[in-house]
Amino acid sequence: MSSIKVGICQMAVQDDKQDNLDRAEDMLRQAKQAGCSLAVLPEMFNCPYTAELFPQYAEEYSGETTKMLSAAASKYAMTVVGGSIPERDAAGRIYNTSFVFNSQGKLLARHRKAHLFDVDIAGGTVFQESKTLTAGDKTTVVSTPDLTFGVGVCYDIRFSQFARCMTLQGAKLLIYPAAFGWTTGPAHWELLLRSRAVDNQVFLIGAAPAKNPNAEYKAYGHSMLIDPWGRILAAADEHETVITAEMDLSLIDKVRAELPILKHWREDIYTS
Ligand SMILES: O=C(O)CCC(=O)C(=O)O
Repeated sequence: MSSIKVGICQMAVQDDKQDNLDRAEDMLRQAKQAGCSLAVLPEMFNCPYTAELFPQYAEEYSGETTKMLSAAASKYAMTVVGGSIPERDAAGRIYNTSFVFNSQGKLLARHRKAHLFDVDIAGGTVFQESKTLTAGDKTTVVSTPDLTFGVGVCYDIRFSQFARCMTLQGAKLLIYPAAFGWTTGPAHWELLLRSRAVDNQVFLIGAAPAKNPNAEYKAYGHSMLIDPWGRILAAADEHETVITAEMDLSLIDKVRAELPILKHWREDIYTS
């Protein structure tokens, strides 16, 4: 199939976990109703984006959040990229993990955020994910019968080699559940999304939470779907919404034939 309709669920994350799960389920339903065969939730959609709170909301697989995601994927017969949640492993370590389910509700993959967001921006965001989280150590590329796609989480998008690596593994769409804030969001969000799409000549989704004025960490929103030419096919503002658009996958080959940057890649000279 060369055309696929995707939905991005830009939900306003609250403190109440059950409320977040209900809201996510409802937004997946809306994506299905709009005709989508793939839907994406934002980073940390079941808990506030606060490092100290991740342990309190963390779940081992399979837990209440992943059960909801699996049930929704099979009920709506849709691939579901379950944003991310705090995942606890058997040793008690916590990861920022995106769980991906196929349209039968089967777990296809989990991506553990590989680059932790530890930053201290003067007059702006100060965040230390490593206070409570452990980093994942691989890229994640997933195949369904219709599509091969890669998954990164938020800060992972700043690392161009990471996106290139997923592209070289065959990803035609890169999906980043994310939660940029109002320091780097206005400056870098759209720039990074469009750059990664243009560098790799792929479709790209950035799925963000809506801005919740009551939250301590205020998300920037502005979820987007970008095409391989860098055009914005769908975009949200900061409010809660489900945005959808059709991806014509044949565009990837067209752009790569016209502007063959992947063929012109000179790995032989990129050594330091
Ligand atoms: O890279 C950024 O500016 C934001 C990253 C972020 O918010 C995150 O990784 O959760």
